[in-house]
Amino acid sequence: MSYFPRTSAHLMRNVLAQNKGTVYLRITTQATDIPIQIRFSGVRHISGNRGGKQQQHINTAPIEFTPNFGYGDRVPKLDKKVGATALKTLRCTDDVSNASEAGTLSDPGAQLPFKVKLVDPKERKSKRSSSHATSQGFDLQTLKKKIIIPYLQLTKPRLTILVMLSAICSYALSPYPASVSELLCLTVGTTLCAGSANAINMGREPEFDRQMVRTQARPVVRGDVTPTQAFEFAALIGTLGVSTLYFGVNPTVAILGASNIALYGWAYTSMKRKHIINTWLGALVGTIPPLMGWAAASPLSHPGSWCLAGLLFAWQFPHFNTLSHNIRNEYKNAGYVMTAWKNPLLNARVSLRYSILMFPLCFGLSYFNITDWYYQIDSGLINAWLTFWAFKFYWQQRINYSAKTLKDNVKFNKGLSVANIYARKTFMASVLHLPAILILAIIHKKGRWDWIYPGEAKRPQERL
Ligand SMILES: CC(C)=CCC/C(C)=C/CC/C(C)=C/COP(=O)(O)OP(=O)(O)O
Repeated sequence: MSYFPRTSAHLMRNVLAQNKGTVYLRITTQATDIPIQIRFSGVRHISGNRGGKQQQHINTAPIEFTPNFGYGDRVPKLDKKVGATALKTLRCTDDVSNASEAGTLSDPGAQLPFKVKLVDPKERKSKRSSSHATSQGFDLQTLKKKIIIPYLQLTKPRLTILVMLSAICSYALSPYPASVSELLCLTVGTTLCAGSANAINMGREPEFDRQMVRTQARPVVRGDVTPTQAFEFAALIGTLGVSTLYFGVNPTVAILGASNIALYGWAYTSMKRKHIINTWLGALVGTIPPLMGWAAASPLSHPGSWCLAGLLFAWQFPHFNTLSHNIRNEYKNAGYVMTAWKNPLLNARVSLRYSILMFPLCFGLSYFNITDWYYQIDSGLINAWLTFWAFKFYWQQRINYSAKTLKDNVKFNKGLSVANIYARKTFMASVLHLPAILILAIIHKKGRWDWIYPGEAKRPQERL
């Protein structure tokens, strides 16, 4: 059974994404050069170090794998190759001649401690739909599985919530008086507009999303929702969102919401496959929600609104550039033109540049009387933390892409692994950075603590 630990180690090395007990591997057949995703439903849990030992809990239940390109008449011709590649991965060896010649994929013999079964996606789908047909009536479970969950997923809920929070924070920070009804309409309207923009994006990209592990479980890719249904849904919630903003907040916010749907759904989504400028366009999309929040109660001519919008703009570079660095090959294979693979050094440089830009932007918030001056201390620490990792990432890439390292393959690959780690660290720092910087701004909002020092409150504002 020597294959078992070796296979486990091999699995660990190849893990791309881990999701509730399912480990996804990505390998490429040399024969076809088509990426194959193998889904090991048998691996239940892989945990980190405990007591100095790597803990692994692996279930030896039958494992099935599904080729992710199994469409049309290519499947039968490629079955054997897919099987052979899977066996290579599972057995950590290139010697699969016996099994692949005999075509005995389901029985790799005593070589493996578990069974491997090739699943034909078409067969699986037809089995699933026939079992659905036999189940009686249209129950709540079906409604949830077929309609509520897919349509909710169309809106990219986590991103939508982040967008909505950026608008609310900006509303909370704006100096003019707020009202509960305005806040409620701003929240609902922005959420619906963001959901609509995301649904358009998903409706337009199933062929590309299908090719990336991160996006291949999306409802349009799975076929739960057709692109037309996605667009209809987007039109419905987009109209509702813009109307809520128009009648419940004000026309400026409604126009910003509608324009942002178009900017993200059409301009940015199209640009993703054309030019690296797409990241800058995407950053602009992220800048609009805080402007919407601000414009709900205060004039956009106030420089504080531009500092806040600038923060959201700048933040997206250390965030997206480092995220895309670690999946640059997936982006490349799927046809997305990303700086991460087009110009890796520029990618790291831009992450650093915009991390540094956070300092003057936060300074601007205090300078223009949105926050107190103490904000400079804690926001400075958080910005320094992000900049530190962005700098490490940039510096490593600078070494990697120097003429000297490029001549030495081993050194280059080693350096790249280190850069991958720094990219991940910068990404993690960015995930915590944004909420921290916004929450701190709210805590430090100018005048918030005046009730503690009543004398301070009476001082006239020097600026604005
Ligand atoms: C009010 C309103 C309309 C707000 C819209 C806000 C919004 C949708 C921001 C998204 C920003 C962005 C560039 C995300 C990445 O998209 P991606 O297409 O690269 O992500 P993916 O690869 O996950 O599809």
